[in-house]
Amino acid sequence: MTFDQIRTEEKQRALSELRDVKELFASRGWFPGTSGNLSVRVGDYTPESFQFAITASGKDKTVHTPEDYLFVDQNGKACEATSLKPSAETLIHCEIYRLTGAGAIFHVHTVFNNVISEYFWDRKSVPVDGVELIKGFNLWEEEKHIDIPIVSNFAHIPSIVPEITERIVSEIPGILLRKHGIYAWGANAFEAKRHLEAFEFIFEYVYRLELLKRGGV
Ligand SMILES: CSC[C@@H](O)[C@@H](O)C(=O)COP(=O)(O)O
Ligand SMILES: [Zn+2]
Repeated sequence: MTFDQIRTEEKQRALSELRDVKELFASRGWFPGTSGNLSVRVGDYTPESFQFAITASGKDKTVHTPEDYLFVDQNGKACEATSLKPSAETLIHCEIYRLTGAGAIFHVHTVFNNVISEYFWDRKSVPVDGVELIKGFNLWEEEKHIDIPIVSNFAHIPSIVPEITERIVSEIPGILLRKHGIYAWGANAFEAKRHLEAFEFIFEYVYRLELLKRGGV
């Protein structure tokens, strides 16, 4: 399917979802210093060919402007002539879509996701036991244990991609970049948001529990 064949209403729907979720996350302080990026996929999907709307690079994500988003293809190339640059991390979105067939991907930097990614870096994953919000990932087992993968954070984004390829786990809809942030995804914007919120709850829970165990306040 070419970009022109995708219905205008579907493209508008993706932009409207991005706008809503951007505003909500901004109200939570989840885009400090222009960090973070968001994308929603449109049209038909095969791992070899897909398109998505993504935030333009370097924008202040706490405000709305007419130049906040553009559409790119599976290689991260713009689908239409534009002066906008896609997110510097577009290739990470491309790889997650290619591997998972997700419908939306949200990336935020928070203090909790950064601290936790460094704290558990030696084991390359965050262990979580039986927290109710694990059910937010559609995992309903009693006292379920999960390990949330952590990958290296390189300034050269293409170097991060092979680690994502290697470490993505089918039952865990997210991956941490060391001292950088979380990528969370879902079948659509609603599910990606639920997953991101569950991750952020879990990171704060793990952080506070570790602190208490160590006699902190
Ligand atoms: C300015 S700090 C954040 C960036 O380095 C990057 O990690 C990020 O999340 C936002 O980059 P962007 O190119 O705006 O999508
Ligand atoms: Zn980032």
